Amino acid sequence: MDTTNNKSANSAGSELSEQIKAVTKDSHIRAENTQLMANFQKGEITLPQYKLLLCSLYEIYQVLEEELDKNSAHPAVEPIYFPQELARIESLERDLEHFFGPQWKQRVIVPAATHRYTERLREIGKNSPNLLVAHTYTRYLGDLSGGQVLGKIAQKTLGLGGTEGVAFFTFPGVTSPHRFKQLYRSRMNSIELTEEECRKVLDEAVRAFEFNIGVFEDLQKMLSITEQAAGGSGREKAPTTTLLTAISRSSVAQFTLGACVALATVGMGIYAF
Ligand code: HEM
Repeated sequence: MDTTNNKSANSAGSELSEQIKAVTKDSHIRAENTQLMANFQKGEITLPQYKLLLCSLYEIYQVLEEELDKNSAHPAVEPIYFPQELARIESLERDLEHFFGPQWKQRVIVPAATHRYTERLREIGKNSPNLLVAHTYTRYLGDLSGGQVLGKIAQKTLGLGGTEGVAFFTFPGVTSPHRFKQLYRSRMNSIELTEEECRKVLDEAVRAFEFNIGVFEDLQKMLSITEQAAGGSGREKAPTTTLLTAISRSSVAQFTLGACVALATVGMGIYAF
């Protein structure tokens, strides 16, 4: 009997939550070890770095959560749709307003990798909502895991009080991250997928990690460039902020401009070297 088209909540023998963790294990190690994340863990993240990271997270969650809302009744989304508990967009808006003031929207700048990530989210939201779970898993379960540690490090390193500037890491609707993750995994496991669909979700999860790694690497490049241009270590807030602000406009134009400035400067840097 051909079972390839049979939908099952347990298609390949082991459950989706176990398979997804196994296939992304190496990618997780790579993500943790990107320079940006490694610095973060060591308490070496600077305020300009942290603000830039929040900008990219804002763009990513804006699209992710829009696509989840649009597809909330889809059978592969409905079981893992937890806007009350998980939605990050309002907390990111609060954090950005805290750092950039009321005009924060004009200050959001992101590298090309963030733009590629959100394009993929839009595409799967439109054409393959089955794959959204790969992205929600990667981001939200990460935020409820290592993200909890990173929030505390950010508070300490940047001297932030209460939830000011770290609302992103705070989940008021989740009493116990550990128990919530268990619930989330069981909901993931209840999604009915054919073997083929399950395989695509697993591939997409690896891709989701790759997108995140790409964002961290691009942010690091942008920061290195601005630090070099400022002629300092990156801990001097003013010149770095000035240059980033200079390439800050709104939306698509700013992505392109930001990417061009970054690439042109990388090119010049390599040439000079
Ligand atoms: C500084 C960087 C990071 C640290 C220290 C870290 C640490 C951890 C730890 C300790 C866990 C296990 C928690 C548990 O078993 O309950 C975990 C799980 C997880 N992390 Fe990370 N992480 C980091 C970065 C990332 C990044 C960048 C992503 C993705 C964008 C990510 C996604 C995940 C996911 C999806 C899980 C859940 C795994 C599962 O239980 O299936 N992590 N992380």
